[in-house]
Amino acid sequence: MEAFTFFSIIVSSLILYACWAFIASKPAKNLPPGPPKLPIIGNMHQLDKIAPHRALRALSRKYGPIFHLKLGQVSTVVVCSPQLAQEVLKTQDLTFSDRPSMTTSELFFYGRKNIAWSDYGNYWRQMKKMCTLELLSVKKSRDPIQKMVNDIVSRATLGDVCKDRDELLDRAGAMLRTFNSFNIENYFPRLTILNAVTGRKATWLKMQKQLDVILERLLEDHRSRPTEDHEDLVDVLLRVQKNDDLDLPIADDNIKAIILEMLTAGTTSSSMTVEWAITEMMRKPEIMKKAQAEVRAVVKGERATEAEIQKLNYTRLVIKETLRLHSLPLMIPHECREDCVVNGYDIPAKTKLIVNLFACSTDPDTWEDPDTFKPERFTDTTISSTGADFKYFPFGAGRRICPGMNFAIGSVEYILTNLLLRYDWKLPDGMKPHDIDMRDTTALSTLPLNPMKIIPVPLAKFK
Ligand code: HEM
Repeated sequence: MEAFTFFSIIVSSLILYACWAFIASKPAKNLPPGPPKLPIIGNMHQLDKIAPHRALRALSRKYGPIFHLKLGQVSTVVVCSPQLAQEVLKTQDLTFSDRPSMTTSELFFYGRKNIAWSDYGNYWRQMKKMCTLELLSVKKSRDPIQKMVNDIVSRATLGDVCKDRDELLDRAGAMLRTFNSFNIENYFPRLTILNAVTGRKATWLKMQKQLDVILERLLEDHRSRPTEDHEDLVDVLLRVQKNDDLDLPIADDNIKAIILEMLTAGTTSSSMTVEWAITEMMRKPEIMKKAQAEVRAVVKGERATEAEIQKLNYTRLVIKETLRLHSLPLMIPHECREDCVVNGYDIPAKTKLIVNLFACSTDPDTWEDPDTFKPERFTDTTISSTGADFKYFPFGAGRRICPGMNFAIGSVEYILTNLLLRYDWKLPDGMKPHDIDMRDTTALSTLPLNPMKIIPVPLAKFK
């Protein structure tokens, strides 16, 4: 009898455990719809590695403007319409203001001590405010402009005296390429054995160490040199660290994470905007001619001045249209801080949120002929890039909006204007505008799948 009781307790416990495990593993009752999931990989096979923004836009045409994917172990909700982008980035902005943790963001950004990958909270607020004020404000955005975006950002961040500048930029660039590529480890965060199997975490650690040595040296050099009139961002961060001026004190690792962020976030997106603008205009020579004519009529000297740039209405439309088609197509992923409901669907806390900015900017209900490059579409609109209108928000919106927006627009306007002023552009022999390969790939920014060689021909008067 006793044996029977003992046996029935064990069996009922097992049944209870099985029921609990089943209920616990069952997804929330009312998740958004989505394609069927395969065991282990979920929907990873549907996330086209080359152009995920296009694959996700295609899925939204089948499953609707909000859908659910399981990417490895990561439960992900994708939003693809301006209305729902407004819901998650404005109405429920706070709920979606965290960032998901990833192996690569933890490793390369000193435990997510940069701005873009840190969770919402006092530290993020403090660092974003300081960088916006000290490096990225409208007032300061024009004066450090020198030659190219790399130069602009690196000089504003590191100052003029940085003997390791080239090596630092090379290594930061390599880190960014690794960070932006498809890293399976990020999709199986709880399967730590994967790190040992792929062996890539060890390689990344080595890359990070090499970068760290240069960044350490940079801090030492800044600390030991006499204070100058013009402080760069590193000087500012070291000063506030020394004076203990901040609510949340910062250590050297925080400063290094911010320097890396400014050198990486600040360069690719702006320089890609310039490259895409030129490429789009090469495809449509009449647009190139119109922009060149405007710039060459307005700019009188060897380089455009601030006042002259302000008069370039058509060039500004070209930049707006370039950003509509070629911003950060999937933005930076957000993460839900608590259970919530979007469009009638349950979204559990910790769900990753992807806002498909590309799908929103090419929404056929909002834009006529949405995939075609037409700067004129902005002629009679007052629509701005500030994230107030969810038809067009190339820098994001809400709390997590890009702090480099004004800096980037200033740099892109300056560089593009001077390129239009000083050069004619031609295609390699035998190539016609319609031969240009416009296919893109996503690595945070949109990059051309096959970068094209466009040949600059300096105008005689600037040779
Ligand atoms: C044309 C150039 C640029 C474009 C199109 C762009 C676009 C964006 C977008 C779409 C986001 C994501 C917003 C979100 O996830 O909600 C973002 C975030 C961010 N951008 Fe930019 N950006 C550009 C230039 C820059 C520059 C020049 C810097 C700094 C030097 C910068 C620093 C950042 C940072 C730190 C974040 C994260 C903000 C946060 O998490 O609070 N960006 N950017």
